[in-house]
Amino acid sequence: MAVLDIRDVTKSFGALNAVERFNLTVRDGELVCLLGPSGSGKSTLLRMIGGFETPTSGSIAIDGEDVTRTPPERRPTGMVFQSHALWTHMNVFRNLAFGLKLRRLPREEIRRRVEAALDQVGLAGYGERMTHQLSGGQQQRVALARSLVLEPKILLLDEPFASLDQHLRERLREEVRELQQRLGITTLFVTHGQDEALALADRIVVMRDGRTEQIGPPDDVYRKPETPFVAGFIGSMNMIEGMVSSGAFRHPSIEVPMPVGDGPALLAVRPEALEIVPVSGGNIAQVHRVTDFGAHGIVDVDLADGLRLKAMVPDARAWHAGQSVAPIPRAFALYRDGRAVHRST
Ligand SMILES: Nc1ncnc2c1ncn2[C@@H]1O[C@H](COP(=O)(O)OP(=O)(O)OP(=O)(O)O)[C@@H](O)[C@H]1O
Repeated sequence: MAVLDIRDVTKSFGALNAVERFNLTVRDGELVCLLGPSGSGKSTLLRMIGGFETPTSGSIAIDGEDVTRTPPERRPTGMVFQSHALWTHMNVFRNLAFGLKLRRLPREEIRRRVEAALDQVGLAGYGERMTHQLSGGQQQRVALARSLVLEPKILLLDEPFASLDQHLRERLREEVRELQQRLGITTLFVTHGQDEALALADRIVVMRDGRTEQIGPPDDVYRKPETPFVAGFIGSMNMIEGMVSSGAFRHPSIEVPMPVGDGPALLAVRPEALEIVPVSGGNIAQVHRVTDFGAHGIVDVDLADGLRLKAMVPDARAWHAGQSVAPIPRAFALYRDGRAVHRST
């Protein structure tokens, strides 16, 4: 059953629709990432789910109950913001106990729940610390524990690790995933990092200009992007403009058999699916640069019309700048009028 049901939600700020006719249902225990560039409406959507913004139109239901106009403190949601906003004049224990005191829980139960929440985020024994005595990562763990202690039905995380360095961010991301699965808590996670979304999510919602571009499991979004926007936004992608005619996609340097009707089209090929072969002479394409990553290499290839492509190669040492090559797409998708019309198998 759907824990969260968002129907046809629009949020306007003056003439701007920050979120437009948005629909999403989330299953119990699912982790959904909202992924999109800056300004695509991710935070606005999350804030509406948490009750910090009210939709201009549409409805939001949690566990079958309409909460569209319910204030945040009366929703079964817990939100962790990018800047954690811990109370600096309180120690860690009091930061966590605050919300429970408002609910007038007995003192012993508060102690038990706070200690359990600190344990969950790996901070057992830190209750007496003041928040300024904690590292950035520990502060974000406290912010997470402060939400978890209220036992929300849905956890809402708005780029919670954006201010941390990459190493710590990856560690906390793994911890959140592990904790989320152990507790079975339904979670929405806002990020503009595609790696983060691919690593964390059961499903990814790719957003653009307040609208959904694609919803699906990470594997689908990566391997079967439905629009050129998703193809270009997730992972590295070569985009080649050309024409389909007489059963082939044609570009001055590339030709691929294509079972679609004639007309302009966009060919999308991942670097790992673009093979290059050395050719003697001719002016098909030339190696511009070779980057050796050890386990693999990336070869930048300039086509005759100036377009630069990236090809992944098993051994960078086999290639050098200035070499003449022919690029051969081994797996690809073809887009026309903004939609995928053919995909290689
Ligand atoms: N309170 C507000 N008043 C006016 N415009 C707003 C308000 N909040 C957000 N917007 C606008 O709505 C659009 C969506 O903003 P939102 O913060 O939801 O995007 P986002 O995808 O979360 O971006 P980011 O990744 O930068 O946080 C932006 O154009 C933003 O300027």
